[in-house]
Amino acid sequence: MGIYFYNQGNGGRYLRCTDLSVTQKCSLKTEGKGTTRYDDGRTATQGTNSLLIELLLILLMDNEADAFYEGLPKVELHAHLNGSVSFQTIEKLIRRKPQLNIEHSMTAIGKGQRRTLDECFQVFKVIHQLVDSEEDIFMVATDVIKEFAADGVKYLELRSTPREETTTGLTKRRYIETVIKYSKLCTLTLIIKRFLVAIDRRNGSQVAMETVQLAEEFLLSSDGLVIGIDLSGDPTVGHGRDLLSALQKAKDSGLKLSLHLSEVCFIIHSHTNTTIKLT
Ligand SMILES: CC(C)=CCNc1ncnc2c1ncn2[C@@H]1O[C@H](COP(=O)(O)O)[C@@H](O)[C@H]1O
Repeated sequence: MGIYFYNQGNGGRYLRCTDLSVTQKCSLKTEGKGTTRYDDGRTATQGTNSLLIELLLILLMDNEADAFYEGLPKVELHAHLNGSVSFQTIEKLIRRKPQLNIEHSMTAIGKGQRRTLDECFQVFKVIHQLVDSEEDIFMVATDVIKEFAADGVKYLELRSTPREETTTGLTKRRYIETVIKYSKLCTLTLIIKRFLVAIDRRNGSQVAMETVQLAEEFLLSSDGLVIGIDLSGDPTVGHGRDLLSALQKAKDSGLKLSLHLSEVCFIIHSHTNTTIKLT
Protein backbone atom coordinates (compact mmCIF):
# COMPACT_ATOMS: atom_id res chain seq x y z
CA MET A 1 0.00 0.00 0.00
CA GLY A 2 1.48 3.39 -0.96
CA ILE A 3 0.69 6.53 1.00
CA TYR A 4 1.99 9.93 0.02
CA PHE A 5 1.29 13.66 0.20
CA TYR A 6 1.10 15.95 -2.72
CA ASN A 7 0.14 19.58 -3.27
CA GLN A 8 -2.20 20.87 -5.86
CA GLY A 9 -2.28 24.26 -7.55
CA ASN A 10 -5.33 25.33 -5.56
CA GLY A 11 -3.26 25.29 -2.35
CA GLY A 12 -4.85 22.13 -1.07
CA ARG A 13 -2.66 19.39 0.24
CA TYR A 14 -3.74 15.91 -0.56
CA LEU A 15 -2.90 12.71 1.15
CA ARG A 16 -3.36 9.92 -1.31
CA CYS A 17 -3.39 6.25 -0.60
CA THR A 18 -3.20 3.65 -3.31
CA ASP A 19 -4.06 0.11 -2.47
CA LEU A 20 -3.17 -1.81 -5.56
CA SER A 21 -5.10 -4.87 -4.50
CA VAL A 22 -8.36 -2.96 -4.61
CA THR A 23 -7.24 -0.18 -6.99
CA GLN A 24 -8.85 2.36 -4.77
CA LYS A 25 -7.87 5.92 -4.06
CA CYS A 26 -8.78 8.18 -1.17
CA SER A 27 -7.73 11.71 -0.64
CA LEU A 28 -7.87 14.32 2.06
CA LYS A 29 -7.59 18.03 1.56
CA THR A 30 -6.12 20.42 4.07
CA GLU A 31 -7.52 23.88 3.55
CA GLY A 32 -4.66 26.13 4.71
CA LYS A 33 -4.68 26.31 8.49
CA GLY A 34 -8.32 25.38 8.53
CA THR A 35 -10.16 22.16 8.40
CA THR A 36 -8.99 19.01 6.68
CA ARG A 37 -11.64 17.33 4.64
CA TYR A 38 -12.19 14.09 2.86
CA ASP A 39 -13.24 14.17 -0.77
CA ASP A 40 -16.85 13.76 0.25
CA GLY A 41 -16.69 16.84 2.50
CA ARG A 42 -16.46 15.14 5.88
CA THR A 43 -14.08 16.74 8.35
CA ALA A 44 -10.94 14.81 9.20
CA THR A 45 -8.91 14.78 12.39
CA GLN A 46 -5.94 17.16 12.28
CA GLY A 47 -2.35 15.98 12.36
CA THR A 48 -0.41 13.84 9.96
CA ASN A 49 -0.49 10.66 12.01
CA SER A 50 -4.20 10.96 12.65
CA LEU A 51 -4.75 11.57 8.95
CA LEU A 52 -2.79 8.48 8.02
CA ILE A 53 -4.70 6.39 10.52
CA GLU A 54 -8.05 7.74 9.37
CA LEU A 55 -7.16 7.10 5.78
CA LEU A 56 -6.17 3.54 6.52
CA LEU A 57 -9.41 3.06 8.43
CA ILE A 58 -11.41 4.27 5.44
CA LEU A 59 -9.60 1.82 3.20
CA LEU A 60 -10.19 -1.00 5.63
CA MET A 61 -13.85 -0.09 5.90
CA ASP A 62 -14.21 0.02 2.11
CA ASN A 63 -12.55 -3.37 1.83
CA GLU A 64 -14.79 -4.66 4.58
CA ALA A 65 -17.82 -3.33 2.73
CA ASP A 66 -16.67 -5.15 -0.43
CA ALA A 67 -16.19 -8.34 1.59
CA PHE A 68 -19.59 -7.85 3.21
CA TYR A 69 -21.39 -7.46 -0.12
CA GLU A 70 -19.47 -10.36 -1.66
CA GLY A 71 -20.36 -12.52 1.32
CA LEU A 72 -24.09 -11.82 1.06
CA PRO A 73 -25.81 -14.88 -0.42
CA LYS A 74 -27.42 -13.93 -3.73
CA VAL A 75 -29.52 -15.36 -6.53
CA GLU A 76 -28.64 -14.50 -10.12
CA LEU A 77 -31.72 -14.97 -12.26
CA HIS A 78 -30.78 -13.18 -15.45
CA ALA A 79 -27.32 -14.03 -16.72
CA HIS A 80 -26.79 -14.38 -20.46
CA LEU A 81 -23.63 -16.46 -20.76
CA ASN A 82 -21.96 -14.32 -23.42
CA GLY A 83 -23.18 -11.20 -21.68
CA SER A 84 -21.40 -12.18 -18.46
CA VAL A 85 -17.84 -12.66 -19.74
CA SER A 86 -15.36 -10.84 -17.53
CA PHE A 87 -12.52 -8.60 -18.68
CA GLN A 88 -10.01 -11.30 -17.72
CA THR A 89 -11.75 -13.99 -19.77
CA ILE A 90 -12.09 -11.66 -22.76
CA GLU A 91 -8.35 -11.06 -22.42
CA LYS A 92 -7.70 -14.81 -22.72
CA LEU A 93 -10.04 -15.10 -25.71
CA ILE A 94 -8.41 -12.16 -27.50
CA ARG A 95 -4.99 -13.77 -26.99
CA ARG A 96 -6.32 -17.02 -28.47
CA LYS A 97 -7.51 -15.29 -31.63
CA PRO A 98 -5.13 -12.42 -32.44
CA GLN A 99 -6.03 -12.64 -36.14
CA LEU A 100 -9.48 -11.19 -35.37
CA ASN A 101 -7.93 -7.87 -34.23
CA ILE A 102 -10.55 -7.48 -31.54
CA GLU A 103 -9.94 -4.94 -28.78
CA HIS A 104 -11.52 -4.73 -25.35
CA SER A 105 -13.43 -1.58 -26.28
CA MET A 106 -15.37 -3.65 -28.84
CA THR A 107 -16.54 -6.23 -26.30
CA ALA A 108 -17.92 -4.08 -23.49
CA ILE A 109 -19.80 -0.91 -22.78
CA GLY A 110 -17.85 1.15 -20.26
CA LYS A 111 -19.38 2.77 -17.22
CA GLY A 112 -21.12 5.99 -18.25
CA GLN A 113 -20.85 5.28 -21.98
CA ARG A 114 -23.99 5.64 -24.08
CA ARG A 115 -24.82 3.21 -26.87
CA THR A 116 -27.79 2.75 -29.15
CA LEU A 117 -29.77 -0.48 -28.85
CA ASP A 118 -28.29 -1.63 -32.14
CA GLU A 119 -24.75 -0.95 -30.94
CA CYS A 120 -25.44 -2.98 -27.78
CA PHE A 121 -26.36 -5.99 -29.84
CA GLN A 122 -23.28 -5.50 -32.05
CA VAL A 123 -21.18 -6.13 -28.93
CA PHE A 124 -22.64 -9.64 -28.67
CA LYS A 125 -21.71 -10.32 -32.30
CA VAL A 126 -18.09 -9.47 -31.53
CA ILE A 127 -18.08 -11.72 -28.45
CA HIS A 128 -19.60 -14.52 -30.51
CA GLN A 129 -16.61 -14.26 -32.89
CA LEU A 130 -14.34 -14.83 -29.92
CA VAL A 131 -16.42 -17.69 -28.52
CA ASP A 132 -16.92 -20.10 -31.38
CA SER A 133 -15.47 -23.46 -30.33
CA GLU A 134 -16.11 -26.05 -27.62
CA GLU A 135 -12.88 -25.01 -25.86
CA ASP A 136 -13.96 -21.35 -25.81
CA ILE A 137 -17.44 -22.17 -24.52
CA PHE A 138 -16.11 -24.45 -21.82
CA MET A 139 -13.65 -21.80 -20.66
CA VAL A 140 -16.30 -19.06 -20.68
CA ALA A 141 -18.88 -21.18 -18.82
CA THR A 142 -16.30 -22.26 -16.25
CA ASP A 143 -15.03 -18.72 -15.64
CA VAL A 144 -18.52 -17.22 -15.46
CA ILE A 145 -19.72 -19.81 -12.92
CA LYS A 146 -16.59 -19.44 -10.79
CA GLU A 147 -16.86 -15.65 -10.84
CA PHE A 148 -20.52 -15.69 -9.82
CA ALA A 149 -19.67 -18.13 -7.03
CA ALA A 150 -16.83 -15.85 -5.86
CA ASP A 151 -19.35 -12.98 -5.80
CA GLY A 152 -21.57 -14.83 -3.34
CA VAL A 153 -24.11 -16.18 -5.82
CA LYS A 154 -25.72 -19.32 -4.42
CA TYR A 155 -28.29 -19.92 -7.14
CA LEU A 156 -27.45 -19.19 -10.75
CA GLU A 157 -29.73 -19.32 -13.78
CA LEU A 158 -27.54 -19.13 -16.86
CA ARG A 159 -29.06 -18.76 -20.28
CA SER A 160 -27.40 -19.03 -23.65
CA THR A 161 -28.29 -19.34 -27.31
CA PRO A 162 -26.94 -22.55 -28.86
CA ARG A 163 -24.96 -21.79 -32.01
CA GLU A 164 -23.43 -23.93 -34.72
CA GLU A 165 -20.11 -22.95 -36.27
CA THR A 166 -19.01 -24.82 -39.38
CA THR A 167 -15.39 -23.62 -39.08
CA THR A 168 -14.90 -25.23 -35.65
CA GLY A 169 -17.36 -28.11 -36.03
CA LEU A 170 -19.51 -26.82 -33.20
CA THR A 171 -23.12 -28.03 -33.22
CA LYS A 172 -26.03 -26.70 -31.18
CA ARG A 173 -26.23 -29.94 -29.23
CA ARG A 174 -22.51 -29.83 -28.39
CA TYR A 175 -22.94 -26.17 -27.44
CA ILE A 176 -25.48 -27.03 -24.74
CA GLU A 177 -23.51 -30.08 -23.59
CA THR A 178 -20.39 -27.94 -23.25
CA VAL A 179 -22.13 -25.18 -21.30
CA ILE A 180 -23.49 -27.66 -18.76
CA LYS A 181 -20.33 -29.83 -18.69
CA TYR A 182 -18.58 -27.77 -16.01
CA SER A 183 -21.75 -27.66 -13.91
CA LYS A 184 -21.77 -31.44 -13.93
CA LEU A 185 -18.06 -31.70 -13.15
CA CYS A 186 -17.81 -29.19 -10.33
CA THR A 187 -19.46 -30.61 -7.29
CA LEU A 188 -17.21 -28.58 -4.99
CA THR A 189 -18.51 -25.15 -5.89
CA LEU A 190 -21.30 -24.30 -3.48
CA ILE A 191 -23.66 -22.92 -6.05
CA ILE A 192 -26.84 -24.31 -7.54
CA LYS A 193 -26.75 -24.02 -11.31
CA ARG A 194 -29.64 -24.11 -13.75
CA PHE A 195 -29.62 -23.55 -17.48
CA LEU A 196 -32.12 -22.00 -19.87
CA VAL A 197 -31.77 -22.68 -23.59
CA ALA A 198 -32.20 -19.36 -25.37
CA ILE A 199 -34.10 -18.55 -28.54
CA ASP A 200 -32.72 -15.55 -30.40
CA ARG A 201 -35.88 -14.00 -31.84
CA ARG A 202 -34.06 -12.80 -34.96
CA ASN A 203 -33.65 -16.42 -36.11
CA GLY A 204 -37.40 -16.88 -36.64
CA SER A 205 -40.04 -19.48 -35.84
CA GLN A 206 -38.44 -22.54 -37.46
CA VAL A 207 -35.22 -22.20 -35.45
CA ALA A 208 -37.29 -21.41 -32.34
CA MET A 209 -39.14 -24.70 -32.76
CA GLU A 210 -35.86 -26.64 -33.25
CA THR A 211 -34.43 -25.00 -30.14
CA VAL A 212 -37.45 -26.06 -28.11
CA GLN A 213 -37.06 -29.65 -29.34
CA LEU A 214 -33.42 -29.64 -28.28
CA ALA A 215 -34.30 -28.17 -24.88
CA GLU A 216 -36.95 -30.85 -24.37
CA GLU A 217 -34.29 -33.54 -24.84
CA PHE A 218 -32.01 -31.90 -22.28
CA LEU A 219 -34.90 -31.39 -19.88
CA LEU A 220 -35.12 -35.17 -19.72
CA SER A 221 -31.41 -35.98 -19.81
CA SER A 222 -29.48 -33.30 -17.94
CA ASP A 223 -30.25 -34.30 -14.34
CA GLY A 224 -32.26 -31.17 -13.68
CA LEU A 225 -29.73 -28.68 -15.06
CA VAL A 226 -31.76 -27.61 -18.09
CA ILE A 227 -35.07 -26.28 -16.83
CA GLY A 228 -36.43 -23.89 -19.39
CA ILE A 229 -36.44 -21.63 -22.40
CA ASP A 230 -35.34 -18.02 -22.64
CA LEU A 231 -36.68 -15.79 -25.42
CA SER A 232 -34.22 -12.97 -26.05
CA GLY A 233 -32.41 -11.08 -28.79
CA ASP A 234 -32.91 -7.67 -30.35
CA PRO A 235 -36.47 -6.65 -29.41
CA THR A 236 -36.83 -4.57 -32.58
CA VAL A 237 -36.51 -7.66 -34.78
CA GLY A 238 -39.52 -9.88 -35.52
CA HIS A 239 -42.66 -10.25 -33.46
CA GLY A 240 -43.26 -12.36 -30.38
CA ARG A 241 -46.49 -13.77 -31.78
CA ASP A 242 -44.52 -15.60 -34.52
CA LEU A 243 -42.80 -17.62 -31.82
CA LEU A 244 -45.96 -18.40 -29.91
CA SER A 245 -46.35 -21.99 -31.10
CA ALA A 246 -42.75 -22.81 -30.14
CA LEU A 247 -43.26 -21.26 -26.70
CA GLN A 248 -46.54 -23.10 -26.23
CA LYS A 249 -44.83 -26.38 -27.15
CA ALA A 250 -42.10 -25.64 -24.61
CA LYS A 251 -44.66 -24.94 -21.92
CA ASP A 252 -46.63 -28.09 -22.73
CA SER A 253 -43.54 -30.21 -22.28
CA GLY A 254 -42.77 -28.81 -18.85
CA LEU A 255 -40.07 -26.29 -19.74
CA LYS A 256 -40.19 -23.03 -17.76
CA LEU A 257 -40.37 -19.81 -19.78
CA SER A 258 -38.42 -16.60 -19.35
CA LEU A 259 -39.38 -14.01 -21.96
CA HIS A 260 -37.95 -10.69 -23.11
CA LEU A 261 -41.04 -9.08 -24.60
CA SER A 262 -42.36 -5.58 -25.33
CA GLU A 263 -39.10 -3.88 -24.38
CA VAL A 264 -39.37 -1.25 -27.10
CA CYS A 265 -42.18 1.11 -28.07
CA PHE A 266 -44.06 0.35 -31.23
CA ILE A 267 -47.10 2.10 -32.66
CA ILE A 268 -49.61 -0.69 -32.25
CA HIS A 269 -52.48 -0.55 -34.74
CA SER A 270 -55.66 -2.17 -33.56
CA HIS A 271 -55.54 -4.94 -36.18
CA THR A 272 -51.99 -5.96 -35.17
CA ASN A 273 -52.63 -5.85 -31.47
CA THR A 274 -52.20 -9.41 -30.26
CA THR A 275 -52.52 -10.84 -26.82
CA ILE A 276 -49.96 -13.48 -26.16
CA LYS A 277 -51.53 -16.06 -23.94
CA LEU A 278 -49.64 -19.08 -22.81
CA THR A 279 -51.90 -21.43 -20.99
C1 LIG B 1 -29.60 -3.43 -24.80
C2 LIG B 1 -29.23 -4.68 -24.13
C3 LIG B 1 -27.98 -5.34 -24.53
C4 LIG B 1 -30.04 -5.19 -23.17
C5 LIG B 1 -29.78 -6.46 -22.49
N1 LIG B 1 -30.91 -7.22 -22.59
C6 LIG B 1 -31.06 -8.16 -23.52
N2 LIG B 1 -32.22 -8.18 -24.20
C7 LIG B 1 -32.43 -9.16 -25.11
N3 LIG B 1 -31.52 -10.12 -25.40
C8 LIG B 1 -30.37 -10.11 -24.75
C9 LIG B 1 -30.07 -9.14 -23.76
N4 LIG B 1 -28.83 -9.38 -23.26
C10 LIG B 1 -28.39 -10.49 -23.92
N5 LIG B 1 -29.30 -10.91 -24.81
C11 LIG B 1 -29.20 -12.09 -25.69
O1 LIG B 1 -28.13 -12.88 -25.23
C12 LIG B 1 -27.20 -13.11 -26.29
C13 LIG B 1 -25.80 -13.15 -25.71
O2 LIG B 1 -25.67 -14.27 -24.85
P1 LIG B 1 -25.63 -15.79 -25.40
O3 LIG B 1 -24.80 -15.82 -26.67
O4 LIG B 1 -27.04 -16.23 -25.64
O5 LIG B 1 -24.97 -16.55 -24.28
C14 LIG B 1 -27.40 -11.93 -27.23
O6 LIG B 1 -26.98 -12.24 -28.55
C15 LIG B 1 -28.90 -11.70 -27.14
O7 LIG B 1 -29.58 -12.61 -27.99
